[in-house]
Amino acid sequence: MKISIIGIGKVGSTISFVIAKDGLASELVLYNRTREIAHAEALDIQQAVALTPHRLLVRDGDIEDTAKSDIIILAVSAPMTKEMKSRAELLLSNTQIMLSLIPLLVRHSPQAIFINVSNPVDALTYQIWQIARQHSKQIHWQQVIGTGTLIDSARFRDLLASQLGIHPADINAYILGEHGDGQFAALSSAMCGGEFIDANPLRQQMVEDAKQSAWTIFQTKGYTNYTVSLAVELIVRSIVEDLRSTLPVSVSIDGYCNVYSCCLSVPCVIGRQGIHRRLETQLNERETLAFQNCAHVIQQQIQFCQSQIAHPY
Ligand SMILES: NC(=O)c1ccc[n+]([C@@H]2O[C@H](COP(=O)([O-])OP(=O)(O)OC[C@H]3O[C@@H](n4cnc5c(N)ncnc54)[C@H](O)[C@@H]3O)[C@@H](O)[C@H]2O)c1
Repeated sequence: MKISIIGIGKVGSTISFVIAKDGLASELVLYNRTREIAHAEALDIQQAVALTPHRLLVRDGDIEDTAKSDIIILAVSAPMTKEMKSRAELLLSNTQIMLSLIPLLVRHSPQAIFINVSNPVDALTYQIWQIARQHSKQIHWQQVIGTGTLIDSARFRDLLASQLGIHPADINAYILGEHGDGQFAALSSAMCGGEFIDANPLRQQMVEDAKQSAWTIFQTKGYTNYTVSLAVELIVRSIVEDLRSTLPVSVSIDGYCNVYSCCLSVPCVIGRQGIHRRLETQLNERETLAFQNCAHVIQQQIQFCQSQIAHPY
């Protein structure tokens, strides 16, 4: 299993370490604009692997060195400063970066599954999918996955778990829609051990607290890296081991809740081919409206971006 990680900053380096520590690849290629950084991280991680039971090659490389990757993880980004009020402020610059990288990456690895971490995840995952399909007839929407609300769902389940006194893994509750302000909990279908979890005001507040926690971490540390890295690890493991785990991730939406032409998070079955199925969660009227509002926001971001960039895909 060859995995390439594009963008070796705070997030890309942590993802690289987690994948190497868990032995999920036989070869890990680290690509960064500043090659010395990728080289130093690769060396540090390769030496750490000596303390694990795994055998893998970790190296820095150029785009050509990513050729025939099975999985490509995108954590490449313009810098996000503490003054920024929204992830959407990265959209124009990160679309420009993807326009320069995706055609080359797709040409070298048309079979790869692309996992996008970079923000704003939903609009950017859609752009990546559009750029990729322009450059390869072989690529399918099932190969382009954004981490989406997997990380938000983990934060929400963590809060629910401490209130219910039940392990987060046993709680079946999803945050869906946008990895941003419009995200919502699909509480009408949330369950634990066959019991419904009521949508009382305390739980609605937990959705807000989970959303806010990302900003609290960001405002203090200047970045978030651990939860997102383990979220990526879950997706990668499900692909590598063909687990068919059901995870809420951002994918191309084609008709669910009457939404088209954008990427948003819905629960998806993930295996060796990427997305095997998008599951159609039964939403109530309020949740359906929230999902449609998320779509509206993302579509506006995409349209704005396409109007600003001279040569979109
Ligand atoms: N999806 C999520 O839940 C989630 C969580 C945390 C962070 N993020 C996003 O992940 C991205 C990375 O975050 P970070 O904290 O690691 O940022 P960072 O600034 O530390 O890292 C970005 C890296 O990309 C590199 N880079 C920039 N342009 C490049 C190019 N053209 N070619 C190659 N490399 C290039 C930079 O040199 C840098 O090393 C950001 O967009 C951030 O908002 C997403």
